[in-house]
Amino acid sequence: QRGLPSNGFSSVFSSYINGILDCVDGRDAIRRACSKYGNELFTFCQLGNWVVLVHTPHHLRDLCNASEDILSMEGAAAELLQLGNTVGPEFGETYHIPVIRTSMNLHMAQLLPSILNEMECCFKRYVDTRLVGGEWTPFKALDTLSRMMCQTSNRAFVGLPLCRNEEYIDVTSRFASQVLFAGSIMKMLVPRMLRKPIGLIYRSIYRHHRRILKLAKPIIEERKKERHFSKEHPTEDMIGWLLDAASDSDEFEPSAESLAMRLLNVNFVALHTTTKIFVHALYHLAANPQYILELRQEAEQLLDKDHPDRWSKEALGRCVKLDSFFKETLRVNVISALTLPRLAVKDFRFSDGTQVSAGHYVACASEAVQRDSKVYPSPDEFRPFRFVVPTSEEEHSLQGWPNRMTSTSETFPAFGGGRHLCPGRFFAAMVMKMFMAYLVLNYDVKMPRDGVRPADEWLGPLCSPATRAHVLFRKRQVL
Ligand code: HEM
Repeated sequence: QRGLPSNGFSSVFSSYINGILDCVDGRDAIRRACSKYGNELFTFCQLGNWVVLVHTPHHLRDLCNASEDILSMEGAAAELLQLGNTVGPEFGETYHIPVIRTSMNLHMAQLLPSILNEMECCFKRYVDTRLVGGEWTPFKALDTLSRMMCQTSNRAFVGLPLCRNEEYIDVTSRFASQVLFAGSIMKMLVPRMLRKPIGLIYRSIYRHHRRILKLAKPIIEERKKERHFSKEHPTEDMIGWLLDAASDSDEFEPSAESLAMRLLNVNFVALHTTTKIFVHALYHLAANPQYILELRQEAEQLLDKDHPDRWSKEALGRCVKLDSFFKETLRVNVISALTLPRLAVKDFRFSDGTQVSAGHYVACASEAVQRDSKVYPSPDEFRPFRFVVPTSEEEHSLQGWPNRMTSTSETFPAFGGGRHLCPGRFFAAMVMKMFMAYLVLNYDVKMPRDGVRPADEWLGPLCSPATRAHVLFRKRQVL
C-alpha cells in the first residue's frame, strides 16, 4: 500500500524473505512495528501478501464500522483461509449466523441443563476414569480438553447420541486445525491456478464433509420428517433451529448436505477458539494454584457443588471472579496477533484521512491493542482479578457491563466488533465458566514443574497454548 510506512522489503521476492522471517518471529515483528510507528497505520508483510495494520482504538473503530461491501470479512477469509478449496465452496454460506445470534442465544437457559449433564459425563469419562486414589495424574491438556469441549458443545449443536459418537468427535475436534494448516500452506505455496485441483485431492483424502454427512444425515432426515407431521416439536439443538429458521423463511429447505456443511462451519468457529482460551486459562491456574482457592470460594458461594444440574445461567453470571479470570486470559492470550482480517473491495478511507486502495488487506494487531499500557496498567502481567472491583468485605462486582468478558470495545476486541461481532460469545463464556467452576470444585491442579506455565507456541501470527504440555490433576483434597 503506497504512502504507508512498511516493516519489510518492498519487492515481491524480498517480501517473501520477510514473510519467512515473520513465520519465525511474527509476533515480535508486529510488536516492534507497533511501537516504532506510534499511532500511525503501517503495512506489514506476511507470506504471500501485505496487510495494513490497525493498532489504535480510533482506527479499529473505523475498521469495525466499515460495511461488508467496502472492507469484506468474507473476501478476506476466502483468500486467507482457502476453506472453499479445502472443504468446499458451500462452506462460506452464512445462514447459521442469524441462528446462533437469535435461536441459540435465546435458548441458552434451556440449553444449560443438558450441556451441564454432558460436561459432567466428560469429566467422568476423560478424567475420573484415569485418577487413582489421591495421586497426581498427568493429562495432556490440549488433547483432553479439545475432546471434552467438542462433546459438550455438540450436545447443543447435534444433541444425543451423535455428540458422543467417536468418529464424529474425531472429525469435528480436529477439523479446524487440519484445514487451517492446509489453507495456509495452500495460500503460501500453491499457485492460484493449481489450488482448485489440489483442493479436490485434499478433500478426497480428508472427506470432512462426507464423514459428517454420513453421521448426521439420518438425524437430519428424522427431524425433517417430524416437522412434516407436526408443528409442535422441541427446538432442542442447532439442527432443529436451522430447520426452524428455514421453515420460517419459506424460501428454501436446506438439504442434508447443506446442513452438514453448516455443522462443520459451527464447529470450526466454536471449538478451536473456546478450547484454546480455556487451556490458556487452565495453564494460568495450574501454574498459580493460589488462584484456585479464590475461584473455589466464589463457586461454593454461588453454585451447588454436588448438583451441577441445578446451576443456572444467572448464578454462573454472578461468578465475577471467574468472569474476570477468562477476560484477562482473552486479553493476554490472543488466538492470533492479527485479527479481524478484511479485504478492501473498494478504496477505503480511515477517519484520519489515510486511504487504503481496493485489493489490499487490513487487519487488527490485537495484542498491541489489548496490551496498551495507557488502558491496562502493567499490561504484560496476567492479573486474573483485574476486572473485579471489591464493593464490600465479601461482595465483589464487575462494576457494570463494560467489564464483562462478553463486552467488546476498541480496547478489547477479543470477540471482534461491529457487523461481525462474535455471536457465539455468550455460549463460549457459559461453557468455559461452567467447565472451570466444575474443575475448581472437584479437582486440584498443578503443573509438573511447580509454578512454571508452559510457553505459548507461535507460528507466524497464530498462537496456541503449549500443545504437548501436561497438567496434573487429582481429586480435590485442599479445602
Ligand atoms: C473464546 C471463544 C471465541 C472467541 C475468542 C471468538 C472470537 C471471534 C472473533 C474475534 C470474531 C470476529 C471475526 C472478525 O470480525 O473477523 C468471531 C466471529 C464469529 N464467531 Fe466467535 N469466538 C469464540 C467462540 C465462538 C463460538 C462458541 C461460536 C458459535 C457457537 C462462534 C461463532 C462465531 C461466528 C459465526 C462468527 C462470524 C460472525 C459474522 O461473520 O457475523 N464463536 N468470533
